[in-house]
Amino acid sequence: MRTEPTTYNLLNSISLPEDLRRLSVEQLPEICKELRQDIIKEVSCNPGHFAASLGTVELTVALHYVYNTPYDRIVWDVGHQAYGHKILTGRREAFSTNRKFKGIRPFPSPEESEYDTFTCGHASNSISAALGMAVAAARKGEKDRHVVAIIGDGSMSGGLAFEGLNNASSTANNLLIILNDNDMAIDRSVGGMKQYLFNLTTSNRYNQLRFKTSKLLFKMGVLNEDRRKALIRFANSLKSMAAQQQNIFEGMNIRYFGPVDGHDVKNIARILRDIKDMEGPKILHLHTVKGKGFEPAEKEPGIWHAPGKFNPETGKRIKADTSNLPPLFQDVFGETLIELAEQNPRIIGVTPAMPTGCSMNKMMEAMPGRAFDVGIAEGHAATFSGGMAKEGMQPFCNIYSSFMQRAYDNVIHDIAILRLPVVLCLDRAGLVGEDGPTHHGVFDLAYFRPIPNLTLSSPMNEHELRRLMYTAQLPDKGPFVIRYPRGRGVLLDWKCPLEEIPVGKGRKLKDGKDIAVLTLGPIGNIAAKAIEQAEKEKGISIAHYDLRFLKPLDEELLHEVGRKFQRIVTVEDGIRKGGMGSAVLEFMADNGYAPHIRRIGVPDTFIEHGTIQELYHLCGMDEEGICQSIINFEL
Ligand SMILES: Cc1ncc(C[n+]2csc(CCOP(=O)(O)OP(=O)(O)O)c2C)c(N)n1
Ligand SMILES: CC(=O)[C@@H](O)[C@H](O)COP(=O)(O)O
Ligand SMILES: [Mg+2]
Repeated sequence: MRTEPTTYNLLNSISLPEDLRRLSVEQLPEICKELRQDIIKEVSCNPGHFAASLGTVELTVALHYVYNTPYDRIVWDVGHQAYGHKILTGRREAFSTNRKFKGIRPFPSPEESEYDTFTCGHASNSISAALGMAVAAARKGEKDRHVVAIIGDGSMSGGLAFEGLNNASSTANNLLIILNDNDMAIDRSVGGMKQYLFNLTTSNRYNQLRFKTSKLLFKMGVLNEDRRKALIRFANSLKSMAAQQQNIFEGMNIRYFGPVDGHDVKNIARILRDIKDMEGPKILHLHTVKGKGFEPAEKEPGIWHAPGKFNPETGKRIKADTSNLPPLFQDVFGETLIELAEQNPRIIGVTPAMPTGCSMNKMMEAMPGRAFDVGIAEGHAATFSGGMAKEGMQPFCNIYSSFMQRAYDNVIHDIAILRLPVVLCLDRAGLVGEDGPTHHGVFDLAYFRPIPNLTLSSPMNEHELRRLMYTAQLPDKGPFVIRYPRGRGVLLDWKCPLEEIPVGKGRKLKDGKDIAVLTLGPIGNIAAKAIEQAEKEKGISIAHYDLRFLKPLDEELLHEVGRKFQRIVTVEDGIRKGGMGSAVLEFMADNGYAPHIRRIGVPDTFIEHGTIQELYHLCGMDEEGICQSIINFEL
């Protein structure tokens, strides 16, 4: 693979956008080249999101060149494409700490930089947030303040983006929306909007062809100046009628520009200058290539969305040997779903834009037509599943825990009330690591626990996951939530017979006399080691129960614990407030037991980013922390 030499003649002279603005337009391509090289070099050894930022290099440079940032507001959608923005806004030095514990944050964050204007991480919020800012600026009389939202084609498939567009079209504002269209989400973009954007490109080619033809006729003398003007007037009137009919944005009163080559930095800068002060809402449609400038990433943008470490010279990814490790929970889900679907023809798979992330791609490949990627549309994924369940299907809808927050009402209104048998698999439940507070799946236990009709479960290992999935699709189980974390399980031999688990039944893993430890989910494996350690260190005897279900609770098990123990420790990979520990507290109080209860879990604060190990340590949820809590639990 050919790579560019890494010299930073211009980039070294830029610490803030005002330095960039002192360059000539002619120098912009060079700065883009250096910026791109810098991103490649840094991300190769300090992994993170990669291909998306390569695709926005020219746009980023043009934006900071033309706009008076940070006074002008740039709102990134998701923020995984904003590494160039970080480097140009005073964080080049710190960029080597990107995503690391105590280092700079994974996504733009106003708490980190005044150039970061809003919370980033979850898709499709940029238009709404930017519109809010534009309206606020107008209310405050800040006529010279510009607001720009940058949203990808994948994020544009989200319902929230449509809500923002709808409001932007009917509210007085000068917002500029930049649509960064690379025909990719993490996997391929899906849906009608993708097709529509493609059609816009085709119609643009047609327009250009028409323009070129008229120029040619003119040259050939077929058209004189008067005829040409009349033809243009006629074509324009047709164009504006057609634009209104054909262009959804124009039809909504949002002026549409494009599509434009998103890698021609000088042209983007020129267009931005031209449209900057135009009144009313505008959309600029850019075509970009995800992974631009790094051949392997251009070829396989899905894999290079977040590729891990790689060699920047050869383009080879540096992968650890995982052959002797337990499987990823997501893969156990993916494989088991196919097994179940082979036996149960009613099973349908649904994922909102995370087929590779949650391994639904396995079923999509093995059973085309029986598993759907519905786009970045968590609310729709839930309601769509509800609709199918209502008609006798058995959907398995897999949504990352933190993204499920988007679908809260859909689960209540469109699944739980009718007790529809949708299996909601929450991948990435618990602390997820380097993606930080927006992505930690720590609220699900607390937010789903109050909802009637839901069964809430979490497997301690791969066998339990398989059995819970089997159980959930048996008749009359109603809506059934199964949460499991990012990463690997604990069993090398993860295949096991698919057997029913009685709903609401936990397990006593170990008897004990002095303290009872109650766990939910895979964190129970860490607790088991901590128990062993604490018994050794303190010479006490500790019982361990795996609750398996948070709802319904295993009342028999809890009565036993209430009767036998004065000291109870609960351990969960989720927010302490309202979660499993809270449920145990309530149960004990409601049933006349008065044990002392120590709850281990995520405290009442947003947990930063870092490795999962670092964050577990921070929250006292690692082996050492759990062991200390047990040892220091005096009456
Ligand atoms: C609500 C939500 N759902 C899913 C995701 C996971 N996610 C992150 S980036 C991404 C793809 C975004 O595609 P696009 O906006 O086109 O950006 P690109 O990566 O192509 O630049 C997805 C699905 C998310 N961040 N937020
Ligand atoms: C930006 C974003 O939301 C995703 O790319 C997310 O980082 C994926 O997380 P996983 O790596 O856990 O699939
Ligand atoms: Mg995209």
